Amino acid sequence: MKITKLTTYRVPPRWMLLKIETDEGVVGWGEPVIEGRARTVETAVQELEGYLIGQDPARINDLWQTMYRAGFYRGGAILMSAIAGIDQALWDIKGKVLGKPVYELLGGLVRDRMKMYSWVGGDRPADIIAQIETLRKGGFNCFKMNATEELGMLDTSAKVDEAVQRVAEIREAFGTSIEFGLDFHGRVAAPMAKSLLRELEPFRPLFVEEPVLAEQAEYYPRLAETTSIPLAAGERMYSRFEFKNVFAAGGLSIVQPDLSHAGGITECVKIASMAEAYDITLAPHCPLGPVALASCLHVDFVSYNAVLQEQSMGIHYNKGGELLDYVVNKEDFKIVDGYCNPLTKPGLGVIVDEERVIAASKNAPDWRNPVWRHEDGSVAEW
Ligand SMILES: O=C(O)C(=O)C[C@@H](O)[C@H](O)CO
Ligand SMILES: [Mg+2]
Repeated sequence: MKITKLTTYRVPPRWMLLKIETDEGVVGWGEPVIEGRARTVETAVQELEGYLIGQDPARINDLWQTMYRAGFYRGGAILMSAIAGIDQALWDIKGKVLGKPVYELLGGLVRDRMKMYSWVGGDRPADIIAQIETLRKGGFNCFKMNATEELGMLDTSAKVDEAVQRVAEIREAFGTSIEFGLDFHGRVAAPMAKSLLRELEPFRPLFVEEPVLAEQAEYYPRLAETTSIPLAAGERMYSRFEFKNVFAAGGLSIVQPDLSHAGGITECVKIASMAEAYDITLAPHCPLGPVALASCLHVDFVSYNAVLQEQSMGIHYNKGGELLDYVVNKEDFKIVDGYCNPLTKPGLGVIVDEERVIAASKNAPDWRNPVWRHEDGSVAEW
């Protein structure tokens, strides 16, 4: 079998789907994208084609290593997202050829169902209580929200109190009948992280995500010494070679690689396994589309340390397109009592509605996150 064609489709709300065709008619789908840089990743996929056309799609490991190493420069958000989507599609092809779901090719199920969580509160966390009430009725009992709005590198006690008050209201309303993670989203700089964590401690959030920006990872062990709140990070780290330094330094309790940013299934299974050796749990980042989510679930179902899975149904980014809009087998993604079952169809287990993808790609928006500014006019971390 040989790879014959790669076709990318940028589609609403902010995703990109990749179709890889072969000379025997078997097709694989991937989701290479960096939110807000879809065209850049699209070009990166096109630049990687030379390593793929005419090659045997079954040789995933060799194709992955070639894409990673052969161009001399390596790593980073763009290249690793391009490799990620290609890798996902190659696993999809392999599973379809062998008639097995990807998790079977990776050693089989380590659990029967996977715990999912839902976002609430949007970019500027507000009316959280009502949203949690609604989602609880849908079976969710685990949530994530942004902890703050814009926050200066050194900000006021009032801003800290605002963040804490929101969390206090959640615990007041729901007690420990629900769990919730707080995403600092890189908005909190090192000078503020310690005091914010201290004030949040009594409310025992399930985790705090990106307590500081990934480029400040040396603070993770220092912050972990000051709090019992599990610290989580990973969505802005792109390969084993970045994660290894963070694992060795300590401080992280939860690692959140993104299956569409960190080299795909081939790389994230290795990251998950490395994390397990450090007693670090896995909770893949996934605010994206169905192929990304399916890829996450296959890694979750073979990773003992997988504890939580993000999914984008109803997320505040999904304007103009929803998680399952391009999926034919929507029922396979049903969440029951807050859990997802394994995707048992061959490959990734996503039957893509190609007609709808092609139609939607005709007027795909160039999604960009908003540019926030502090009161003094300086740019704020969004
Ligand atoms: O889902 C998360 O945890 C996020 O922090 C969302 C962020 O990654 C946006 O997708 C960036 O555009
Ligand atoms: Mg996040």
